[in-house]
Amino acid sequence: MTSGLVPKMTARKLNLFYGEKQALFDVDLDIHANSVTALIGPSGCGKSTFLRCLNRMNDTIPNVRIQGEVKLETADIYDRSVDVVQLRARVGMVFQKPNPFPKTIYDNVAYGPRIHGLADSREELDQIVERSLKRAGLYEEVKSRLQESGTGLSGGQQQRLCIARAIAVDPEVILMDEPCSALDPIATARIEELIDELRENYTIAIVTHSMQQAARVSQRTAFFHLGQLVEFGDTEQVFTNPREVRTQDYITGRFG
Ligand SMILES: Nc1ncnc2c1ncn2[C@@H]1O[C@H](COP(=O)(O)OP(=O)(O)OP(=O)(O)O)[C@@H](O)[C@H]1O
Repeated sequence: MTSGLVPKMTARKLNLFYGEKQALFDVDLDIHANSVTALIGPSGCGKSTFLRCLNRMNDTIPNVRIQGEVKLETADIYDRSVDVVQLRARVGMVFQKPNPFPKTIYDNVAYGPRIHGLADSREELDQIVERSLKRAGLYEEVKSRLQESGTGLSGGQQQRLCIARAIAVDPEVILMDEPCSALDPIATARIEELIDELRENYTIAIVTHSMQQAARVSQRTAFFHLGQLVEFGDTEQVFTNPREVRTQDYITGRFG
């Protein structure tokens, strides 16, 4: 088992501009392998922007300019030679609002493996779908209705379906942008348990508004403010003994 201290992804001197407006300032951050890194901070501090840099989702936004470096292991993901579709298969993403395709449960999960040619036969595809749904903790609930629409599931089930869809292409890193914000407390607890299980096999970075959630699910926490990374450390240390006054003020509710 890989140690939690191996950096899977590294950002160095990362600056991002939306047109004239700078949203990230010289961010240096390591995302450690087989562990959960939480990105926290007040609204507009740049945590989602940073997360989206990790699989080049910001490339789809006009007028975005990025300086600095982001590496997946030793490879610079902004290198011209990088195939962004392949990158996003290695660094998958789960969004705030569950967004299953208007397709069957089976086809939602099979979609990625099909376009990436990961299965040679129907049997192999069936196995990938089953394994991914099991890993996402959804299989037992849906195994008798794989041919029904994914959009007919509950919100929490839809989010686990989106996690199964991300897992199906065998990613190394899973990025989650407030994955529980549209869910009720029970569905949220289920996703949090799942995140804890998934870190055995994947590297996870999660943006969350909830400090309680960051404390519950992550091993490392990064606190952002006004586009700067203010503090980054072991979650327990950041929440119990922050080094920076701004972190202290945020976690004690003095601003945010
Ligand atoms: N597409 C965009 N075009 C222009 N500015 C943007 C865009 N997306 C984000 N911004 C700006 O960049 C800054 C950082 O936004 P970002 O969404 O990363 O913050 P956040 O910390 O994730 O906030 P929230 O918690 O509210 O989602 C904000 O000032 C925001 O207004």
